[in-house]
Amino acid sequence: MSESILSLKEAQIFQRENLVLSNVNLNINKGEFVYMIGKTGSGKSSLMKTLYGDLPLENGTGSIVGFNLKSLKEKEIPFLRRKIGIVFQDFKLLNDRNVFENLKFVLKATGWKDAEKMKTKIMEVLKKVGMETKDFKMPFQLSGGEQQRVAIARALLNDPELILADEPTGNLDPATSVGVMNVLKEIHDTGKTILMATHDYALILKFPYKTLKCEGGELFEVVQQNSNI
Ligand SMILES: Nc1ncnc2c1ncn2[C@@H]1O[C@H](COP(=O)(O)OP(=O)(O)OP(=O)(O)O)[C@@H](O)[C@H]1O
Repeated sequence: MSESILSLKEAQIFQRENLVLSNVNLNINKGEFVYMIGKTGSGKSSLMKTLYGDLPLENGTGSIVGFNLKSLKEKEIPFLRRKIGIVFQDFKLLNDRNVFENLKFVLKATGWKDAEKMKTKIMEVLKKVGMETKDFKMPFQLSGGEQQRVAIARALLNDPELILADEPTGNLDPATSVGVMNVLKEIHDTGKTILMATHDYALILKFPYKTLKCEGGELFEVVQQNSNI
């Protein structure tokens, strides 16, 4: 039987007092790759934020990587975030330190102590995204695509069960987007579960996976045909 890694039932997604999405029913099983599409302002980021504990789940039920979103306590949020890797549109690398130190910062913040083990892990994840020779570079010395690869490597550091990617190719040109998507595909092919919000329909056609759409305050699955997305 397939194992559910993320489930929302009759969930309502709020931004403060504004209802953004209602009656959200969503199930993602271990090993799936799922896209979430929808116009600007349709609620994709709000749903993502609810999933990683940045917005509270006020109505409905939700579980993600074994955490109950409805009863999630503030102090549990760091532990939830260790089990999910988050990738953002704007990379969010620390500009005052090099690639290696960016990744080491996350390991230290999540309890790693042994310098050799940290180094091994950092080089392992950088290799996965094809950035193992650029560990000494500062973020501003990298292209957008390279920065996003580092951000994906950072998301893999604690071997997450699920990766949430919120428009990971939103700041990249089409060719670079395909490169980053190939990295995500390779990671998915090793068994990782990925939920990716995107505007990029060309990518969806090139890398077809299950697609959900936010529209009119609701979330539903779409059949993959040009006319439907
Ligand atoms: N911090 C906030 N406070 C209040 N309302 C917000 C906030 N952030 C977003 N909203 C509103 O919530 C709704 C959903 O926004 P959200 O960012 O989730 O959409 P989105 O689909 O991710 O859009 P985009 O594709 O532009 O990122 C919009 O009406 C937006 O104006």
